[in-house]
Amino acid sequence: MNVFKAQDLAIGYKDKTLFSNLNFELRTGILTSLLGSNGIGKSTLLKSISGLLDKKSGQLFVDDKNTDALSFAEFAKIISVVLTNENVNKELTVYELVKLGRQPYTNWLDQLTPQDEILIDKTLINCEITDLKERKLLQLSDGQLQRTFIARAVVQDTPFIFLDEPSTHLDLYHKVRLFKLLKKLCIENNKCILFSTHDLDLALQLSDEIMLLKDNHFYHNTTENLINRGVFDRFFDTDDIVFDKERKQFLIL
Ligand SMILES: Nc1ncnc2c1ncn2[C@@H]1O[C@H](COP(=O)(O)OP(=O)(O)OP(=O)(O)O)[C@@H](O)[C@H]1O
Repeated sequence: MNVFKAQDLAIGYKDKTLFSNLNFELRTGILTSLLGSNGIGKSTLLKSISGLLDKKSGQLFVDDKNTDALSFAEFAKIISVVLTNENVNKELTVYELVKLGRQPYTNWLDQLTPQDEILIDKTLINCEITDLKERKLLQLSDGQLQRTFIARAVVQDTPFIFLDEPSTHLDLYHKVRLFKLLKKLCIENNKCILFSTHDLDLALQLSDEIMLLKDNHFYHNTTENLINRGVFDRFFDTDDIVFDKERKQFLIL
């Protein structure tokens, strides 16, 4: 499974369409950030391509297989999702939550195989939460909780991972560590990761590709191409914030 494809996708709610005619491909090994202002439709897009929200029209494919033809169990082995404000039992321990990622593979007794356990242990190390594994979720900081959800998605062992604002609530140090973890998962584990974020500078510096929703337009290209096309030069509708192409940074005047 290497390519996730949206064909003529329209997203929105009952009586309103937010975006239509979206056509894009996401490939494994590539880190893509999804950018756009508050309320533009990033979460809606992520939920629509994760099967959590009905699309208004269009088709989604994984390689050449239409996702509508996949069973729930098949889908869960291909795409994992982490949304903001997930409703989970905070009495669970870190280990118990991460273990849930193996559910599409375990038997009805929820028994882990030795291979499952090896994968979980490796992921806890990768996400730097091994020391926290016995802690309850209610005892975690926002950043630790965020890494635990990401670990659950990694343990689900899907080629495609979609994350809604994983860097919210994190300080700069932990944002950078999170972005580097996502990048490492793409490179070393050949994952395709699409994540929404408002951390523009970090996204521009660390993502291979950018998806941008702006003023009814949908842009998707390599970060370099979008920068060179000047897409970020008028990102904000104000003269107070300008984009410095060389540094890939927004500056406040
Ligand atoms: N369940 C819903 N029913 C109807 N409209 C909704 C629903 N959820 C969100 N919306 C609207 O859809 C639009 C897009 O919302 P969405 O949450 O996708 O934006 P976003 O880009 O993720 O925003 P933010 O950066 O603030 O999280 C907004 O106008 C929002 O009010």
